[in-house]
Amino acid sequence: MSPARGGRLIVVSNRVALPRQTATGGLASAMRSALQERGGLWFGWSGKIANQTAGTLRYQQDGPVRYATMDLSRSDHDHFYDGYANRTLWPLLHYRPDLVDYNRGHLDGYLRVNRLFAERLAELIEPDDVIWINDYHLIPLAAMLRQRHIRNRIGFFLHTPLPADGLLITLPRHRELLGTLASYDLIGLHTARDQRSLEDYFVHELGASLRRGHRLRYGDRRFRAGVFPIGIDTQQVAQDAKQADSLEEIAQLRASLDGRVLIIGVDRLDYSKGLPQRFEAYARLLERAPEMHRKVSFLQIAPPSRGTVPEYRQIRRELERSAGHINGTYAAPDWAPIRYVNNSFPHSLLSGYYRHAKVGLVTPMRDGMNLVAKEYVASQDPDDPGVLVLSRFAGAAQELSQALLVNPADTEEVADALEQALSMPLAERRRRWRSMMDVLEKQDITAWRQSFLGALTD
Ligand SMILES: O=P(O)(O)OC[C@H]1O[C@H](O[C@H]2O[C@H](CO)[C@@H](O)[C@H](O)[C@H]2O)[C@H](O)[C@@H](O)[C@@H]1O
Ligand SMILES: O=c1ccn([C@@H]2O[C@H](COP(=O)(O)OP(=O)(O)O)[C@@H](O)[C@H]2O)c(=O)[nH]1
Repeated sequence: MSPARGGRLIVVSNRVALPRQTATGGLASAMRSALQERGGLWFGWSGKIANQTAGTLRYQQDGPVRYATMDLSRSDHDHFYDGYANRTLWPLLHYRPDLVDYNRGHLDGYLRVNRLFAERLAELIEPDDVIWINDYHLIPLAAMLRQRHIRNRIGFFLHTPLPADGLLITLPRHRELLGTLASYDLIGLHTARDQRSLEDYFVHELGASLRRGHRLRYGDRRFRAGVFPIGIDTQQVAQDAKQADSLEEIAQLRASLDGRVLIIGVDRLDYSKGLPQRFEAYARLLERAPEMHRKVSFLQIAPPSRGTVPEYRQIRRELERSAGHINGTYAAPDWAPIRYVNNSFPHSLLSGYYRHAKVGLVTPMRDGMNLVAKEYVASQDPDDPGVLVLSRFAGAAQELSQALLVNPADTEEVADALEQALSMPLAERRRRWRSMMDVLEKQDITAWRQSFLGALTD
C-alpha cells in the first residue's frame, strides 16, 4: 500500500546514515535500504557536535532520499545521547538495571532535544505526510508533535527489546515517559514477547484497556501494537557476497588463513553483545579440543561504539585483556587463535568475510533483532553454506530457528555448538541454510517497510 496516500514518507531517527557513510548499526543500515527503494525525507542528528545546538537543518539529496539533519552541542549530546538514551534507557531495555544511570540532567537534556526535533519537524510536515519515528531516543516526539497540532499518522518502531513491566517500572518517572507512546497510531516491535511487554505495561501499570487486534485505549488515545521483525536486503547481500570473491581484501584474508577454518563475529563494541562470554566460550573450545589448535581462526570485528560512555570504555578494556590472554595461552609462532579488530568495514566487504567463514558466531545477551545474523546467512554459498550459532535472546532467533540456538551465558553450551558447527555434515548445513534463507527471502527489508507502513496507513 502506498503509505501517505500520495503524501511523503518522513523517517525520523537519531542516527542517520548520510550518503557515503558506513552505517555501523542496524537501524541506519536498515532504514537506508528501506528509504532508498521507497524515497522520502530522513530527519535526525547529523552525527556532528557543534558549539551550540542552533537547530539549523542541513539538507542533502541522495537519489530519492532527502536528508535534513542538525548538529547537537556537546552538552546536549552528552545528556541526550550518551546520558539518558545510552546510560538510562539502553541498559534498561537490554535487561541490565544494574547499569542504569538515572539523573535529572540527562532527562532534561533528552526532553530538550526531543522538543527541538519536534519544533523543526513540525515546520516541515504537510497534511498528507506519514511520519515514522524510530527508537528509544525519540519516545516523546509524537506527543510533542501532537501538542503542536500535528494530526498526521505517526508510527513508532522500537529497535531494541522491551522488557517486562516489572522491569520497566524501575525507571524513575516511567509513566510520564512511556505513557507518551499512546500519542502514536502504531507501535512496531520486533517480537511477540516485546509486544506482550508493551501491552502488559499499558494495561497493568497505566490502566489502559486492550481490545482485539492488539488495539489499546488509553485516555482519549487509541493505538495499536504490532510485530514487524526487521529484515535485510537479502538479494543484495547475497549478490555482494558472491561478488566480494574478486576483492583483494578477501584474497588476503584467504591467504592469511592458509587453509584454516574461519569463525566470524561482527558486533558494535557493546556490552549487550555478549563478547566477553563469547571469547570465553571460544577459549573453552580450545581448551577441551586440542585437535582444533592451528585448524581454526576466530575473527571478531568490533567497531567501537558510544566510546564516551564509561561502560563502553570498560568493555573495551575487558576484551583487549581477554583477546590477549587467549592468544597468549594458545598461540603458536605461526598461528593466532583470535583476531580481534576494532575497525568498521563496509557492507560489501563484510558480506565477503561472512561468506568465507564456516561459522557465524552471534551471541548477544539481548538484542532487538541482530541483522548481522541475517546478513551472515544471506552471504553463504548455497552449495557449501556455513553454520549460524545464534543466541536465543536475539530477536532473530524467533525467525532463524534452524540456527544452532544457544544461551550465551552458558559457555559450555556455546562451545558445544561450535564443535557441532565445525563438524556438521554438508547435507545438514544445506538443509538448515535453505530453511533460514526461505525466511530471509520472504521477510526482507521491503516486506518490513511495506507491512509497517501498510498497518500505519490502514
Ligand atoms: O546509533 P548508535 O548509538 O551508534 O547505535 C547503533 C544502533 O544500535 C541499535 O540498533 C538496533 O536496531 C537494529 C535494527 O532494528 C537491531 O537489529 C538491533 O538489535 C538493535 O540493537 C539501536 O537500537 C539503534 O538506535 C542504533 O542506531
Ligand atoms: O564494521 C561493521 C560492523 C557492522 N556493520 C553493520 O552494522 C549493522 C549492525 O546491526 P545489528 O542489528 O546486528 O546490531 P546493532 O549494531 O544495530 O545493535 C549490520 O548491518 C552490520 O553489517 C557494518 O556495516 N560494518
